[in-house]
Amino acid sequence: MGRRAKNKQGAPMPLHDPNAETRPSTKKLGKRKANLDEGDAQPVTKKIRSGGKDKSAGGKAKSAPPKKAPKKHAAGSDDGWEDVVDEADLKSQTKLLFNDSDEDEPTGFTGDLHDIGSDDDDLMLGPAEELDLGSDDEEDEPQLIKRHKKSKQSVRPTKIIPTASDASSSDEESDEDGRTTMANMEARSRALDAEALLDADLDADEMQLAVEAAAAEDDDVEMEGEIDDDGDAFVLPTPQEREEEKSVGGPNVQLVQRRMRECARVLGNFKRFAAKGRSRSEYTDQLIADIASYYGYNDFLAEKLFLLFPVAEAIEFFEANEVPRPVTIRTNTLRTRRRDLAQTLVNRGVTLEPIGKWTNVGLQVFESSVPIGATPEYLAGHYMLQAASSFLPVIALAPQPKERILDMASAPGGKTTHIAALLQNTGAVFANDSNKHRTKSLTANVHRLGCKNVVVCSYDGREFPKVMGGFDRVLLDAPCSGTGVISKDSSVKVNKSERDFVLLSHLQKQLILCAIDSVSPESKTGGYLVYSTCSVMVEENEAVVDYALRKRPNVKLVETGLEFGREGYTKFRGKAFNPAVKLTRRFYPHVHNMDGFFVAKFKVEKRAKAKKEDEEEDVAEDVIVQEDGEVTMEPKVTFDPAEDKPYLEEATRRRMKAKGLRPIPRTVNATA
Ligand SMILES: C[S@@+](CC[C@H](N)C(=O)[O-])C[C@H]1O[C@@H](n2cnc3c(N)ncnc32)[C@H](O)[C@@H]1O
Repeated sequence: MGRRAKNKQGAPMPLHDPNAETRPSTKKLGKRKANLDEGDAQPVTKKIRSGGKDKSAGGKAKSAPPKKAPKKHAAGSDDGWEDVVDEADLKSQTKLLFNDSDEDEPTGFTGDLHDIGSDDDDLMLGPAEELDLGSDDEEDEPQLIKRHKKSKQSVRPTKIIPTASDASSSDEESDEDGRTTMANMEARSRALDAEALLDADLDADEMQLAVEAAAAEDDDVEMEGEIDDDGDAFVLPTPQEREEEKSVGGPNVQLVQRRMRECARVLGNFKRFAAKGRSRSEYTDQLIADIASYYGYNDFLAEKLFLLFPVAEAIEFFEANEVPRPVTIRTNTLRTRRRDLAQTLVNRGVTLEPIGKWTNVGLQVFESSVPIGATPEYLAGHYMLQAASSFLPVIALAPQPKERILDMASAPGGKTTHIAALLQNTGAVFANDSNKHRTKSLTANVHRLGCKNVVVCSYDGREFPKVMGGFDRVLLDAPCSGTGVISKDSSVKVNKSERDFVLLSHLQKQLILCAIDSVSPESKTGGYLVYSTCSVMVEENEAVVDYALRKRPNVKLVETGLEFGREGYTKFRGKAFNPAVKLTRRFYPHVHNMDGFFVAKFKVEKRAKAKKEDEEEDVAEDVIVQEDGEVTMEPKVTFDPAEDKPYLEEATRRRMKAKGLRPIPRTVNATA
């Protein structure tokens, strides 16, 4: 499969840039030179790149910050940090940590930061029942073992953009030569951010700009498009030429890049730029084919993903999948506080900062001179290596102390342990996963993080609520295609077919009904279900939610409570969903610098109440649960006693007459 020639994504955006959702890129494109730093022309199907730009891959790598004690920070600052502990406290805490940790633990994670985030689960193979649908973005077993799978993303750019939501002043200059402390860390991160942005003259931007410039119909826009080195204008190949091209092993990289830019430009303003006699679909087909070969997708998935977005944005999405997401950790509040954890890790040579204002437990790791998956704090369960997107469903679930919670598909337990922490080890979390093997890492994480309120079990989620029901809240972090986490698992690019999506959607629909039925509508504090996936596909997200709304009239969608994220689709390629689906939230790598993710939150109400509401709204249908558990809508059978009274009287009279009795006199207006 084709690989990109170099790491060309623009500067990674902040983890959630609140403005990003509403802004498509606003930059303008000039004509772009063919990319010449990729060596000689070569077929796209060859591996080309490994290192990325010098600067990003290594040129700017800073040495680990000196391990001096950091300055004490102002108490209660509102910069995203809590108070910083005294050095003395820190020492005693570190000592404690060593005491806590099991000295017999196998030593050392030997990989780099990026290795930690990789996920070696098999996703979609075979029918739904047989699948190991372990797509997730959390750590499995404690991260002591170097992961084997190395994709091209294994070269982590040193610059991971800090959170714009936390950025405040631009006048704090970073002091490259001095030590990194809690006080200057943010300023340094911002400086890196600014540098990264300056460096961002990359392909995705350029293609984006091509489209925008075209759409703007600006007079300055070059009408004729790109002229190649031989002075030839771009000509869209005919289907026959494409076939010929394929037969000789595909086009060279420069040609593909140029064609992608040109097709994007034309599709940005078709009327103006299309060649006479060529259709929009010809340009679209060519662009999709080139995306597939350039980024290494199968044609089916390339098209499916392409169709999710406007042209320029689609390219940004594909580009974002080529770059790893920031390494993030979640503080385990059962064991420590974020400021204490941060302080300790800083002293070990880790550069980090709070992820953003939307979470008070997350930290983004920029650099580390120690393996972040094998620090004493890690082993002592002070944090979980967890993708930022994985915080979202638990924030939406908002578990309350003392509640009973079901995590229906929970291994390896990133979200389970987060829920347990929010419950402050009260109540109970039933952490289920159908894959027994995966429950081992779940159990290991539960122990490491000191969760005492978790019960691990292994059922097919579809057996709930028969196994157990009446939960205050249920999380269904469903098995999915993993199309939101391609940067972590590039095998998704080639191993998904139409059948996979049909089966997955089917399984997700079955699971969501069982999840709904496991929620107690009578819960005093809850009565909620959160459905999430790390997929960007509509059939795994909005279509599943829409199905649940149709099949269970006693549920309604409510706000997720998440501060950002794009609204779910209410219409998609000819399909219309319940308008309330707008309340669901989508997250994207190219917009939020997070894994692609989807979150929906439902309130479950009593069935009787739901029926009553239906009647009030004059809904002429009833919910019928069939023997096989299928729920259908059927016309209501109504009975009006006043209307039937004369008929009943007449029947009584006839019966009395037949028995030789004197019938009761007819009442006025009685029907004869
Ligand atoms: C996205 S992962 C869950 C990640 C987990 N929530 C976390 O945060 O660590 C999906 C999980 O669903 C499990 N699974 C697949 N089919 C299932 C089923 N029918 N019932 C229950 N779990 C299932 C897989 O084994 C996998 O662990």
